[in-house]
Amino acid sequence: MNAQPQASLHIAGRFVEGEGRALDVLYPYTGERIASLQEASVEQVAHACAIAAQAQPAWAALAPSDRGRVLTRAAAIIRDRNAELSRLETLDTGKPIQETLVADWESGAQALEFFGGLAASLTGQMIPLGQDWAYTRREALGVCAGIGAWNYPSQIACWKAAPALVMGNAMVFKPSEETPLGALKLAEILSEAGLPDGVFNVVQGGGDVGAALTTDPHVAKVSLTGSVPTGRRVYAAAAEGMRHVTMELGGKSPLIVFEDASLEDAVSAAMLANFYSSGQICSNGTRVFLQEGIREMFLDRLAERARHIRMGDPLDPDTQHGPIVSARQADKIRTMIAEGERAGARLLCGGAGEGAFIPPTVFVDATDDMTITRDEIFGPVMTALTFYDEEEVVTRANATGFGLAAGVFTQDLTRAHRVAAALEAGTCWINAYNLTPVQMPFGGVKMSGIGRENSAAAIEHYSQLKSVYVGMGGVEAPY
Ligand SMILES: NC(=O)c1ccc[n+]([C@@H]2O[C@H](COP(=O)([O-])OP(=O)(O)OC[C@H]3O[C@@H](n4cnc5c(N)ncnc54)[C@H](O)[C@@H]3O)[C@@H](O)[C@H]2O)c1
Repeated sequence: MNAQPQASLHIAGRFVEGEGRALDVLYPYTGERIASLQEASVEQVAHACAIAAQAQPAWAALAPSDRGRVLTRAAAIIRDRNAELSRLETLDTGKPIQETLVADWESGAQALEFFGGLAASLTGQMIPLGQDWAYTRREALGVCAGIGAWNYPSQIACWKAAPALVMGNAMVFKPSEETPLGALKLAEILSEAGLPDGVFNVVQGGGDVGAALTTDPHVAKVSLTGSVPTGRRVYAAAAEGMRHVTMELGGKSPLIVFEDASLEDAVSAAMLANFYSSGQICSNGTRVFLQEGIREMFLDRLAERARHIRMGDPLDPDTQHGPIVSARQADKIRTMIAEGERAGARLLCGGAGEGAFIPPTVFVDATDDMTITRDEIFGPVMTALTFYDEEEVVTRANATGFGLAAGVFTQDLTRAHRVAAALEAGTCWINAYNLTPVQMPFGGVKMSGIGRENSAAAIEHYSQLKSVYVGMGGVEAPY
């Protein structure tokens, strides 16, 4: 299988070859090499940032609706090519084609469409002050760096590019070194949609290339999607230059199922919240709290349904559960599963699996202080816990440093909203899980991040306000 791009980087509207280390792209299902890239050298990162800085002012000077039109055109191109793009996403990530066809590029297209549509309404404020008045201008930040994770590479690139570009910023994007292909397609598509050269650029490489990008003097803002440890490093490095940041980091989110919940829906949600994308989703509800009265019924149904999940070739449209993105990540997950067993938790289903595959796995009889309950695993591993009453479960759900997401299943209207209000999380779902429509802000609290992606809220993280005071009379002075 061959997924070789024209070249490894995309700078100033053109594909250019990297001058850094070699970067092999492997298909997670077979381990075969599907593309050979070259990372960007430090000089190429600096060059990409300088190009972006050159291109940005003219882009920012366009009428916002002209910028918006480029984004909506890009969304249409993505939808026209969804089949081809989704196949590439599957090769890059190993995720089943039945997922990538509906969830990845489509979500990216929705972001481009949403922010493109928002363009004409991005205004400042008029502030009456009697005779004088003031107004605010919402202005671009300049050059924004985007750094992505490997689980939703193309969606992440679009979620960052769309609000950045509509505000008149330029962007230099570095995808994860595990999944470098989708971002190059986005650069190509944006160019085709009419984006001026240099406004969106792609560099490749690992943490060192990301670090060079974060501290480049042209960069005014860094938006990272990644793990908490990386977030800490990037946030600290960005602080040196007083750069703006958005941090979309990891989680260990609670999903609470009360006795009165619709059992089948709650089981569906718990499965989606742990097994979709082989569990490689930041907001996954990996701590499933079951109220004592429905625990047994819930676990019986869960085990039964988990057994029928079809694992296999990601390009087979019937496959529901694909391989883990890399051997390194599969090893990490297996280490965590072994740790859970060693600590005395019991496997209801699943386990270590073989090769690139880790089956849907559920631990029961775990305690809140076990590593499998506390730490992010980032694989298809659920920990089912038992609770007795609302106050207890809210306390236990919040007893974590993470705060990305949370879910509650109940038919009791007041309890649903009371619990959602009490949970320490950036996103709470009531009788649903992991739905992230572009209209809704998305992001974490506590260690799970700062800033928000999606919705009009994201615009605030890609712009700054200038206040203009307008004196309409003479100047009064005491001297
Ligand atoms: N909150 C969200 O929206 C969200 C979404 C997806 C994934 N995630 C999180 O991402 C993690 C999995 O992704 P990952 O393994 O790719 O994360 P990671 O933290 O290892 O890497 C993320 C990105 O940061 C880069 N990077 C690493 N060190 C850097 C440095 N010092 N300076 C600049 N860049 C650096 C990497 O090359 C990569 O592109 C999980 O923790 C997951 O929860 C969060």
